[in-house]
Amino acid sequence: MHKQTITTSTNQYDVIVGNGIIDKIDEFLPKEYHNILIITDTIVNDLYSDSVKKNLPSSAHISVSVVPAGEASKSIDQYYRLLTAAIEHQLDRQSLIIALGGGMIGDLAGFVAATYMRGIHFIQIPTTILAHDSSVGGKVAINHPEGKNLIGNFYPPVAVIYDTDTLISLPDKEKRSGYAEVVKHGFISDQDFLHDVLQTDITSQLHAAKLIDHLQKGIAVKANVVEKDEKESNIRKFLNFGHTLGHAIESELGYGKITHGEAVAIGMLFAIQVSEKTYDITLPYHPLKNWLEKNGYPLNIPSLQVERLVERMKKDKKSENATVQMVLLKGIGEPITENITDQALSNLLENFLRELGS
Ligand SMILES: O=C(O)C(=O)C[C@@H](O)[C@H](O)[C@H](O)COP(=O)(O)O
Repeated sequence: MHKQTITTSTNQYDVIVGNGIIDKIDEFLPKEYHNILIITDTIVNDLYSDSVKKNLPSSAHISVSVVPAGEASKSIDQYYRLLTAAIEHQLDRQSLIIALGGGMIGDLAGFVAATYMRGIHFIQIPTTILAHDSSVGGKVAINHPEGKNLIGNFYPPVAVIYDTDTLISLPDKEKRSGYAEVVKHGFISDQDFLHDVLQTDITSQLHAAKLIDHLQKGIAVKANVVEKDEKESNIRKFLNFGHTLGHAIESELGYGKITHGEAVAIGMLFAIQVSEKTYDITLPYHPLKNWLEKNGYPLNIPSLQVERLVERMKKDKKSENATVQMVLLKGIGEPITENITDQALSNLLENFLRELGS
């Protein structure tokens, strides 16, 4: 078991990573809770809700609310439904919400916890690789049809309990989604880490020890950034590498049509190509593209239109005065933010999508 404590200017919580630790949840709860609402999705509910319930204190009143699996559930309708469930189950300010699932559940349940009675405790029990990113750092949100995570807050959990036994049997699509964020953490931090990830076959031959090593390194990269800039005034924007285009693709296609990580993967390729052109440098564009292709990431999305994507990128949270801001790289481990005019962006994107065959 590995414990990393996240300390920001306003709070502190532990991220506990280990195998079989769902069976020890009660050891990691920061206090006694009498009323607990587990929020999960249809797939994870069948797999893990009973184990989680069994390992919570028997004195607590425990209820479970289930939303349909998939990004489309990060919606105002499901958010409202869950608030109604919290009221019906009589949660009060001493109650606990447990987010049991992947990034969608963590963001949605976290936003419910952040806003119910102006904020009650929540813990994250991630069950996907993607959630090594989303469960740490306190970003909680729901989507608007016009843009990803446009409605949200910074609201950290009181603990993250990450049972790695839940990960190795994930479907390949989920592995791809999560590993895009692992690759991202490599690109913004460290050549050796990146190199190792790009050597890893994540579908047929992903070994537990390798996965856990990558997750711990990714969490450490994220923790280091979040501890210095929790509210994203400056360096936290670097964690958005690949997301400016990635989020635009997700909202343009309709949430859940491709996974978050698959969209971010395309966004990272674009950011690397823009970086190479902007700074006249060479970065591992082709090694990344080869790795993505080898692991089955969809790179050719026929319906994407440049002007529509540019309009969506302008709604990104990093934009100022409707000018798109992208995270670029001056080298591996050297992220930087850059404002890009609409015209330049259109030209770059046109060329990029043509090359990808979209
Ligand atoms: O934690 C962050 O900061 C990130 O940007 C990490 C992203 O990988 C993550 O997908 C995040 O939820 C996106 O946040 P957003 O603020 O760009 O919506």
